[in-house]
Amino acid sequence: MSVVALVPAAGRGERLGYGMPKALVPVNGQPLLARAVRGLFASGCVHHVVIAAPPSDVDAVNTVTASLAPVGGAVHVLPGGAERTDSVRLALEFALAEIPDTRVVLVHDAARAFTPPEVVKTVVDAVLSGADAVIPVLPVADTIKQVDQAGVVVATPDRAVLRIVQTPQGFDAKVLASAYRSGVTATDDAALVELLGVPVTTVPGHPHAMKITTPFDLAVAEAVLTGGNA
Ligand SMILES: Nc1ccn([C@@H]2O[C@H](COP(=O)(O)OP(=O)(O)OP(=O)(O)O)[C@@H](O)[C@H]2O)c(=O)n1
Ligand SMILES: C[C@](O)(CO)[C@H](O)COP(=O)(O)O
Repeated sequence: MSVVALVPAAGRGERLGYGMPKALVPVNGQPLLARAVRGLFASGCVHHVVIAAPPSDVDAVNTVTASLAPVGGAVHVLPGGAERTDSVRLALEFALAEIPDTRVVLVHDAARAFTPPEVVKTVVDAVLSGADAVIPVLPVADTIKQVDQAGVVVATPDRAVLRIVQTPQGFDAKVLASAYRSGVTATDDAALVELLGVPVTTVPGHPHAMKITTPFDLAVAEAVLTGGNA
């Protein structure tokens, strides 16, 4: 039985504006992608990591990740797609074809490079305990407004029933495979499972699992690392 983590890392990182794919941007000397992969393996419950790399940077991604797998584990690198959903689909197809005993599939953004290993383990344990789909979430601290195309407020949803969604998202492999057969694109993988009518369970996320999107996010991550002397 294998737990396989798919890592979409093929984004261009335009909002970060670093002039290179975000996955390869170094923080304290270590690329974000390498930090994300180390975190997955540090959970002690991930066997394979399948990385969807920027198509022009497959060799560079191989170089920074080749040595990260523990004994008994493996890292696989393939070219990603045009959208995040395409990258995940390509990685999922690889896993299902090449790792026949895949039982649990995680999908984890390279951009969430500082996710604590404990969050990874919580998600995997929940799937192994019988949940078909599990996502880490945080409560919403701000009031959220729904607006129309002109920017005029049309509603104020009750934030008590809203959650911020993180990764890794964990799935029974057969359920995620069914969800991806729909061919639909979504901003997270659980949304595709929701379309099947399959319940999606939530577990506690962590502030450190924030997605590095902008220069501000990178500055926050660097400050947190410096505080922890990492
Ligand atoms: N075609 C794509 C687009 C995104 N991703 C990955 O999906 C995750 C979440 O995407 P995001 O943080 O939005 O990254 P970018 O697409 O790189 O950001 P931007 O929109 O600023 O270019 C990232 O790990 C990113 O590398 C991917 O694998 N393939
Ligand atoms: C999957 C995700 O990280 C959950 O919050 C997020 O939806 C990715 O969004 P992006 O726009 O592709 O960065």
